[in-house]
Amino acid sequence: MNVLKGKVNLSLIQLAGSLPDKLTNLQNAKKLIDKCILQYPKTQVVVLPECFNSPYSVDKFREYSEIISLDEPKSISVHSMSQWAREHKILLIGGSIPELDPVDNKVYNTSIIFSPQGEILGKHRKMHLFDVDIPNGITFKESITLTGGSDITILESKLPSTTTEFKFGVGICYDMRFPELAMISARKGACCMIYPSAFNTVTGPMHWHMLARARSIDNEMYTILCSPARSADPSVYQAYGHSLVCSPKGEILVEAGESQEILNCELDGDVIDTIRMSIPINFQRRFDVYKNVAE
Ligand SMILES: O=C(O)CCC(=O)C(=O)O
Repeated sequence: MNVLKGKVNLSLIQLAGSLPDKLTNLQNAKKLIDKCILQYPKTQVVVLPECFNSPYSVDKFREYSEIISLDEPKSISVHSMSQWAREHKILLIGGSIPELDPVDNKVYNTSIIFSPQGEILGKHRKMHLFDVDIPNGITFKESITLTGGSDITILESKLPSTTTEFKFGVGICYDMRFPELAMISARKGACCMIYPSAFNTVTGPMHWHMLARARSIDNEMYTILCSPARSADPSVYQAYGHSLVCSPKGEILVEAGESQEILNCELDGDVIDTIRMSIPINFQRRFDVYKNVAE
């Protein structure tokens, strides 16, 4: 089964940690996207990090939230991303922003995906909220102000200026710890999982690379993690950085350091085919034995 017929040229933008001024965050993102396209003009897909328009702080999410609609003039991040995608004719995985749902009045941590025409192709609401308490490490409770989404997000789009179909799954940060999302996406034909993320300096060194490699090896697919850069201000959330792309064999193909940085990488359908033919775990699964893992 060939899930990707051809190649995808993808760039990740490890943006500087978000500042309190939303407009400054948006201007920085735009500046880096422009730079990315100058540096890597073959880029077809651009990925941004989690919560790139707002400080990563539970007491700020509602204040920075936007209604996800191009009909809502106040949603400046949504309009900006749509314009960036259109201007550069890229498929834009818009990191994530806090989303206000005007119907239930709840706030979600949501990634919006834009077509090269600037239309909203789909969105993923972070399903698994980052609620942890690690002694002498980090305590964080997103669920104080956020609500988890309930949909698995698998999208498909033609790559800009080609006839190549690109099918991909989207999760956000803590979602990557739950292997089911990647497995379901792979079984439905996605060639990669894309996780806009913002790990921290405690769990980043512990698990970031291993989780990327595990999701890739489990499913013989690409795994893409895009983080904000580490902040120079020690009083704010310290993102881990180290954005990366992991191959279907579990090799880290490109990796950022801790500063603001642009990465570029090619995803190749033949690499997926080759590993899946040589180690055919997909066909060797024993769903006759473990039909329902939730039992
Ligand atoms: O899973 C982790 O260790 C970090 C997750 C996280 O930072 C997040 O979901 O925002």
